[in-house]
Amino acid sequence: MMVGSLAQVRAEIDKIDETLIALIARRGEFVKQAATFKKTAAQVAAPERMQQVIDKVTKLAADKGADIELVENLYRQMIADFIRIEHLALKVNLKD
Ligand SMILES: C=C(O[C@@H]1C=C(C(=O)O)C=C[C@H]1O)C(=O)O
Repeated sequence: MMVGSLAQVRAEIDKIDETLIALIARRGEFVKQAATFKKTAAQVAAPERMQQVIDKVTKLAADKGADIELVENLYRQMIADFIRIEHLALKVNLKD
């Protein structure tokens, strides 16, 4: 989609941001539910699942023409924060 001005570009970016934030919130609700099925810090971090997600989203990025490095960095940061949020959701001190 081509737009005719910087203001229009920014209006489109603002719409996309609204969608992205809504999806991040929705993803977060499921991540918090994941925590209810876990008992240990190792289960919360689940590094093998994290790697599966990274592999999946970097492939999707390649297929869809998104910047692969951007997507990988974004997901690594997002998952690190979701792990923090899962620990908060559990509200208990977990052991390895
Ligand atoms: C949501 C989970 O917990 C953590 C968060 C993940 C995510 O945000 O995709 C993936 C693995 C775990 O690090 C899970 O185990 O599925």
